[in-house]
Amino acid sequence: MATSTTSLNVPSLNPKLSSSLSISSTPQFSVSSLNLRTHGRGTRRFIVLATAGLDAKPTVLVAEKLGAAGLDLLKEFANVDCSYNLSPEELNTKISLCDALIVRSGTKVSREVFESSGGRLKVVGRAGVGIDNVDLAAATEHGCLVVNAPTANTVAAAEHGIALLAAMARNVAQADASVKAGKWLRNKYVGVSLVGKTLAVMGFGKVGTEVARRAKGLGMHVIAHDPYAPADRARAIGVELVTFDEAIATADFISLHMPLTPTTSKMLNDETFGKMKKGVRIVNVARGGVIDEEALVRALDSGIVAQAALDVFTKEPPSPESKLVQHENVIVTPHLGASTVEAQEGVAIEIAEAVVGALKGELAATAVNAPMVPAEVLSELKPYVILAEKLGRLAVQLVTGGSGVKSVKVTYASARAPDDLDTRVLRAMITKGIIEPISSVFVNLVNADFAAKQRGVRITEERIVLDGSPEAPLESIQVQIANVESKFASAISDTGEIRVEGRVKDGVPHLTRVGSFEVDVSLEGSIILCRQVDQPGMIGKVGSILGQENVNVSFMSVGRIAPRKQAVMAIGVDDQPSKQSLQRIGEIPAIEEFVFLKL
Ligand SMILES: NC(=O)C1=CN([C@@H]2O[C@H](COP(=O)(O)OP(=O)(O)OC[C@H]3O[C@@H](n4cnc5c(N)ncnc54)[C@H](O)[C@@H]3O)[C@@H](O)[C@H]2O)C=CC1
Ligand SMILES: O=C(O)C(=O)COP(=O)(O)O
Repeated sequence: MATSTTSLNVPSLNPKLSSSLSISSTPQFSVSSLNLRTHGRGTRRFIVLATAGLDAKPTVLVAEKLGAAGLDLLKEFANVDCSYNLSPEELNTKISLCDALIVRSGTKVSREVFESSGGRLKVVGRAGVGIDNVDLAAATEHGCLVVNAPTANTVAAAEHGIALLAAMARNVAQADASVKAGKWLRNKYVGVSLVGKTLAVMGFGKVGTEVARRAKGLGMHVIAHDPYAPADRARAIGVELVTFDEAIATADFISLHMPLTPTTSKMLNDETFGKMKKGVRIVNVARGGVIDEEALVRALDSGIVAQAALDVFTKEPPSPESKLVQHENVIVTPHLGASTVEAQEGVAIEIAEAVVGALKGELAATAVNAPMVPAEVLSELKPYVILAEKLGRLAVQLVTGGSGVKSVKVTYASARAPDDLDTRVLRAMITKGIIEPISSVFVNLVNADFAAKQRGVRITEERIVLDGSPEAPLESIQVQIANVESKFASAISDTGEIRVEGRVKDGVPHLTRVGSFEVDVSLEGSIILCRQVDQPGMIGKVGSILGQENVNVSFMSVGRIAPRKQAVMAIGVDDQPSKQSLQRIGEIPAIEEFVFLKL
């Protein structure tokens, strides 16, 4: 697999950006680099989660059997603890010592797992597709990334679906058992043909599409139902997309390939079985929970469903006494869809790469609970990401008391077309900048929206489309906080909100507006804002107080309404001035108000 690595210039990447993008930090990780990695695969969508230069190896808990090639990859980078068949209690105990957890479908990664991890767990890798066994909401709330391996077992699952379809139609399993029991029942096991029959593929995603292709090769008429699939993709392989009711009412065979979600749970139930053609045959290699299993037993008993072939069950393993499993018209396999040698090696490599990448701070191509941004877009947005976080940090420090922030408006001015600028990372970083100074919560790309919602902070975004060359992604970012008082009254704009605005100049983020005052100070170190009556000598007075204390001034700028009228002076300082120096600045007669802001 072709892999190229672009390391961004590390020193130019502000360490604060690094730490700001990291998943919850532990003493084991020091922040040193941000890598943008480009996989050679088709999709190139990524997110940045962590930046870590490792002082010590992270620990990865592999809780279910994983292919050897994946384990080898993990071992190159991490301490690998392969502990299979852990009880929920054992998992909860172990997890506090782990930075990553890899599971298949047999481990429930519940809220308790995230709570028990004490913030150390950074990544959960699902070595397969379905993530219904992972509590995604809890993962997100804990800032834990969830990645899966969405492609490597597609063909295996589709092949198993076709195997079950053919085996069911020809009674292979029942006939095999009877021959082994010494019988020779040629008349009992007469099957049905597939050719010319209608197959409804429910869920026309990766597996569903491959099943459809193969079924067409068997001479079946294939229709599909999927509310989100594009009709042209179906048409391209000769499949017609139809409504749910039409699919189930016309099919001779139904094959299920949708994920288990609250919407798909028990999609096949007494009511929907009632709409099916009498004698329909059902294959399920998706998830047991998409069928109401008791209703299926009733439908089998009444003859609405002639046969069913099931690889998956609501509870796995199902009870040996299960009426469904024991039904003579049902054949079953123990969740074998992904279990081919080839698929398991592929899945193991896919998930090991994703987990190691996420732990290294690379970009996760298969993130399930975070926005994914193409690597090249992220590289371009890098200085704006720093700007966004700092503007958020500045704006919230201007609020009296620092809290009570409920309504934040972000305005992006850009010559790019709205759909040519992905602002999700910027919004997440503004959220981080706003929330972290006023809470103990660690905010990252995974939990930013959740953290804002939890605190009742509503963030709205607006785009201003500028004329001109769209070479730079953004001209400016403005952050406004409404309905609050400011400890620096000049930060309140003419429309009543706290307003700060910034731009990137020569790759460096600058603060360019405070309230109605234009300033220009690079966003490094800390900032002192003073409102004064514009007059000669002010810069010197403040500069000399800071100089006496050896506080280095990196930048100074004065924004004024008119000469000799009110002005705002922005002073960038490398070091934090003492309380006494700040007090002396405040005592300069011409200074009406001032505020010290940490970036
Ligand atoms: N038995 C096994 O070992 C395996 C089982 N699976 C299961 O198969 C499922 C599908 O896998 P992929 O095709 O790789 O996923 P996918 O994400 O590519 O496809 C799922 C499709 O289901 C569609 N869908 C969502 N809601 C739907 C609804 N209400 N009605 C109809 N369609 C709906 C989606 O639009 C999507 O196109 C997985 O979620 C997993 O649960 C996957 C691999 C192996
Ligand atoms: O990938 C999936 O969704 C599967 O169901 C495969 O499950 P498994 O990894 O074999 O436990």
